[in-house]
Amino acid sequence: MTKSIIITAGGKGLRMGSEIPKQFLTIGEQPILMATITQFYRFDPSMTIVIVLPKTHLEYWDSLVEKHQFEIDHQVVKGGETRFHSIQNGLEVVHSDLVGVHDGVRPFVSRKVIENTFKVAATSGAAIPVISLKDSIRKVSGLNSQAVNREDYQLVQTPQCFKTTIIKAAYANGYQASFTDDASVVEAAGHSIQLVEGNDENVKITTPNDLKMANWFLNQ
Ligand SMILES: Nc1ccn([C@@H]2O[C@H](COP(=O)(O)OP(=O)(O)OP(=O)(O)O)[C@@H](O)[C@H]2O)c(=O)n1
Ligand SMILES: C[C@](O)(CO)[C@H](O)COP(=O)(O)O
Repeated sequence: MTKSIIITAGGKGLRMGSEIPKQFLTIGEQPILMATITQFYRFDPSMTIVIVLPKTHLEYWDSLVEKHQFEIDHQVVKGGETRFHSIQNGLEVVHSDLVGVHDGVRPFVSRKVIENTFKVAATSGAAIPVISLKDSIRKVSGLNSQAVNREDYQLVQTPQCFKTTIIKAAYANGYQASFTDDASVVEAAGHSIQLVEGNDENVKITTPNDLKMANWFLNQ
């Protein structure tokens, strides 16, 4: 089955608070987004790679590609108002049997997680990586809180992988503010989601502290 990956990097990175959106900040020697693209290319060089960028930073990306002599082939699509709208734009150029959606700021996804998530999606239609919680959690209501069973919950990562017909039909149903990821869009369209084991290192670089940890991790 043919595969594509949409690497979504159309956000502003407000929680990072940096001058340029976080996907363009450097870890190790290259921008985070290039490190992420490289993980998918290494997994399967024949996979179609689509990246979604902020409309305001298309030329900036071109300059980074030139500066870093980045040679991995990829198609660029303009981002939208929310993550949902960015992915909707990305899906328009996808024609493969399977498609994954991955956050551009998750450069530490493992090869095994990419492989397993696509494999399960090929049979079930929809698969996402998750990890168990290691901390205790509490449900908060107003000033009160109550301990809840952490075994009832899992943390959700990307790549979230689907048969292309399924995710395209789900995104065509339109935006709901409750959508936080692609699985919630596909689930709202009536499909069940299969869970596969994620990898602990596959963090979404969101805050300055995440960036420090990512650089520390790279130096190990
Ligand atoms: N309109 C948007 C918003 C987000 N994203 C992407 O979705 C991923 C996960 O989103 P998040 O970490 O929340 O990124 P930002 O929206 O950029 O961050 P913030 O919420 O702090 O502004 C990121 O790779 C981000 O670039 C996107 O493609 N288009
Ligand atoms: C898709 C995601 O990374 C799964 O954990 C997450 O839902 C993105 O959330 P954000 O608020 O757009 O960062």
